[in-house]
Amino acid sequence: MIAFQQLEVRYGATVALRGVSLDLEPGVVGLLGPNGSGKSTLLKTLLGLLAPAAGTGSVLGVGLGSPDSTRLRARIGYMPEYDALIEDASAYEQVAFWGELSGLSPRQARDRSHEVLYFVGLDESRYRNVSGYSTGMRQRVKLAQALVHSPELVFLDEPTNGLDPDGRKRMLDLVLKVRAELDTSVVLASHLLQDVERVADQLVILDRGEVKASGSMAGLRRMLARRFELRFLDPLPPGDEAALAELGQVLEGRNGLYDVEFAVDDPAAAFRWARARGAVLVQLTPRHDRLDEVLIRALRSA
Ligand SMILES: Nc1ncnc2c1ncn2[C@@H]1O[C@H](COP(=O)(O)OP(=O)(O)OP(=O)(O)O)[C@@H](O)[C@H]1O
Repeated sequence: MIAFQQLEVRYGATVALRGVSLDLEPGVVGLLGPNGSGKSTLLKTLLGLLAPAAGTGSVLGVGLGSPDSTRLRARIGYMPEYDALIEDASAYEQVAFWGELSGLSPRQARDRSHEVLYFVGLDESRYRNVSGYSTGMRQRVKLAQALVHSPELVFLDEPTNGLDPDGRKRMLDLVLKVRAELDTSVVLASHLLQDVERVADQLVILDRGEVKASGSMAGLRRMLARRFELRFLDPLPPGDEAALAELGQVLEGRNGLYDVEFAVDDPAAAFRWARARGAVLVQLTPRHDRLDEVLIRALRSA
């Protein structure tokens, strides 16, 4: 769906993306990173709004920077981080207006405006001026704008910004609905792990303009499922401690207590390993590790 290699994007002397490469499948991609890590820059580059200083890539089969890339915008929806809503116009009017800007006929744009505002749950208030809308409603108008022209792919930049827990849940449910009911792929940029964790099936971690980790959420969860705490009856001699690496990566531990990410699928291998070395493994406990710990490790080791 999206692939690029060695993408570099600059704002004058500031390098915002430093040779990033990715290959993303259709689905919901979570683009996670702290403020300033380059998430918005990446989305704008993929939309063709920013020209990369170096690198190549394609979005929906269209090469970045190719003459077709302006036509590509008709196939992509974009929900920017900050809104540019017209205060004294209704949601219905501005979503229809956006539809026309995205290439729909006036008639189509009006029909689609009704449909997408219903989809985002704003059908009852669609004729009210947005000046009276709550932050959550404004975010949903932005989402409706991004969806009005039935794109194959939408980029959502921090869609839960400024929302309370209920509003966040509602927005994330909508993201899932976009994928499930509209069959539209989503790239969701966020600095909040909980948001990304709830909706994404692929994860990309950006930090200071570099990709620190990427992969499927299922793969990450498998990694989590392989983490165990091993308690031996006696402290292991240094040779055996080093040999624990045969089971997987020893994340921390000493004095007979170790935190290991198994390289093998079968945790019972730890008992066989201990028996072969004459050690007594008294406890093997799954570590219900949190995703954020794994991510922090990924960032540290990258
Ligand atoms: N228009 C600009 N001119 C100069 N530097 C910019 C501009 N936009 C972004 N930057 C810089 O590029 C880097 C990446 O910014 P970007 O906005 O892409 O990050 P982000 O991860 O989306 O963070 P945020 O969520 O805070 O927008 C930052 O160092 C930022 O200061």
